[in-house]
Amino acid sequence: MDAIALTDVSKSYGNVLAVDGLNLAVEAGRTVALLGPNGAGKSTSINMMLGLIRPGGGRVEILGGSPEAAVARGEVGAMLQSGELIGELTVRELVDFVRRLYPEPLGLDEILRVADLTELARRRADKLSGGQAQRVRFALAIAGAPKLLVLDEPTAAMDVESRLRFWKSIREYAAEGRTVLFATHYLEEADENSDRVIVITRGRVVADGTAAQIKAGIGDHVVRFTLGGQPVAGLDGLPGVSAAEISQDVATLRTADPDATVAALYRGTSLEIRDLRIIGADLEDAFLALTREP
Ligand SMILES: Nc1ncnc2c1ncn2[C@@H]1O[C@H](COP(=O)(O)OP(=O)(O)OP(=O)(O)O)[C@@H](O)[C@H]1O
Repeated sequence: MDAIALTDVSKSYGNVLAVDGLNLAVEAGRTVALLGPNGAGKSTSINMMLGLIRPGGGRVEILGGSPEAAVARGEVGAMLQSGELIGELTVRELVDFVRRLYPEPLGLDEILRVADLTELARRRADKLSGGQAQRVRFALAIAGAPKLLVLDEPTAAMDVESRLRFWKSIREYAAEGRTVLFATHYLEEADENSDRVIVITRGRVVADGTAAQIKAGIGDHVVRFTLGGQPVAGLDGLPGVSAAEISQDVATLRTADPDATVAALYRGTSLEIRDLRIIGADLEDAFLALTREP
């Protein structure tokens, strides 16, 4: 059984089509990154998975039934982009209060340990830094031992060290065979912390696979050089080239065969080429290529 199954799901807000025929299935036990630029439809998709909003069309199934039923059984935990904590309580009191709402919660000490909060347990929730408060939100999300954990940009506003510690917590939770889906803008986070990356843009899936597959699928190299103000056309017709862009006098060619592209550039054109570099495509290149406006 898939933990998450979206079939032809769409959602509009007025005349904004936020999610446009989304199909995705996530096997139980996977950690999946939902990667996309601002406004791609990540939060809308997540909110539909949690039953917080209803799709305009299509079908959302979570752990074999409706999102509402899975949430009601306590099988889904979520950390959304915002969420007030009850400031008068200590971290320990707050986490304990929430875990008692679930039928089969994790132990209090275990939650505090996994969320890296043991040392902050006696601190009042309104006396925490932004990163510490995020860890409390994470603790609340895992309190009920959910089979599916959904995180919407969980490390937004965290510094690098907090982020690394936080991902350690998430990986520890996922290692128990649970399913984790997280939304992020950070390519590195997606690459390092998931076994599958789903890239969405304008409400549609544009790539789906391991980070390595996505990098490979996009043409494996970039040839970049300076033009020095020369008029130029037809670079996208060179051998191997799948896309050509000129910006501020720098040409960037995406190519599956950099040797053939460079040979044709020197032999087949009269361009004066300066500062030529061949760069292996990275996930950033792949992401930009996939999410570029048409
Ligand atoms: N409540 C709403 N009312 C109207 N439009 C909305 C609403 N929520 C989202 N949108 C629009 O729907 C589209 C998708 O937004 P969504 O928040 O799902 O994207 P996102 O990928 O999560 O973006 P971000 O990374 O910026 O959080 C955007 O064009 C957004 O402006």
